[in-house]
Amino acid sequence: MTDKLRLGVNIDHVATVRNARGGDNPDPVRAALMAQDAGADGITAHLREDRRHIRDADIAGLKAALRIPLNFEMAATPEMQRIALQSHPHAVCLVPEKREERTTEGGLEVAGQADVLAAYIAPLRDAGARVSLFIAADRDQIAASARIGAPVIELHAGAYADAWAEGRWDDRDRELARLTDGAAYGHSLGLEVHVGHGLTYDSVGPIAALHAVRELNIGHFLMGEALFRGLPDAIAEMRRCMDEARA
Ligand SMILES: CC(=O)[C@@H](O)[C@H](O)COP(=O)(O)O
Ligand SMILES: NCC(=O)COP(=O)(O)O
Repeated sequence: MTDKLRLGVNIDHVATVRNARGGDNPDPVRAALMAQDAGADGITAHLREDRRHIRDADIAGLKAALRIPLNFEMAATPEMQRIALQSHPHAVCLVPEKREERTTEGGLEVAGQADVLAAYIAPLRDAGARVSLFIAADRDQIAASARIGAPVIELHAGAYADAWAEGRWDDRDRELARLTDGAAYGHSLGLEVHVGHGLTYDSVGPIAALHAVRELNIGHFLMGEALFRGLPDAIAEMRRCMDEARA
């Protein structure tokens, strides 16, 4: 296994700011190109069914402009499958969505709908997309992901990140243990393991140190930091935190 830990930069919240006023500014594609120049290994964008941030035209624009991989996050709906098949992203990450949630609250239920998801991902795989499932660090969900033939899982780091942010150290340690076990278990089943959601300069280190993990996807925190230090510097500092923990 190569030990390179990739950084995927999620640009959803550039679109959140744009949509607050309508119009075209700030442009998520411009942010993605800047992230690419700053050393991002991939760009992640979540086309929510309600289009609250990323829009269809952003996906097309990202696909046309980027030379690094595009990770297209989406709900497992017929509409999104059609868009993914039209836009040919490098990767498709299936995410559970609820209209009323502020952000993704939990992991995709894979074990309970394995046959449905196996049929859903088949055309995406046939079209050459690397299919990833955004799941909780739960052995049943991980095993089911491997069984249905998804090559990649992304473990939801939200509970870990929240516990860190709120200073709930016992919860943080328990969540880190779950992510550690989930990453090792996924890797042992031959899955490529990614982790994402809510990670910051403080919380990224223990996750970056997990050698079973190949990619981190980080967005909201980086876009906030970019307001203060600029996007290239915000990304460079995240890269530095990751490399320091990985060494
Ligand atoms: C799947 C995931 O955790 C995020 O990448 C996702 O994009 C979160 O959704 P919002 O960006 O809408 O918070
Ligand atoms: N899949 C997680 C992701 O892309 C970024 O999540 P966040 O850092 O915006 O919470």
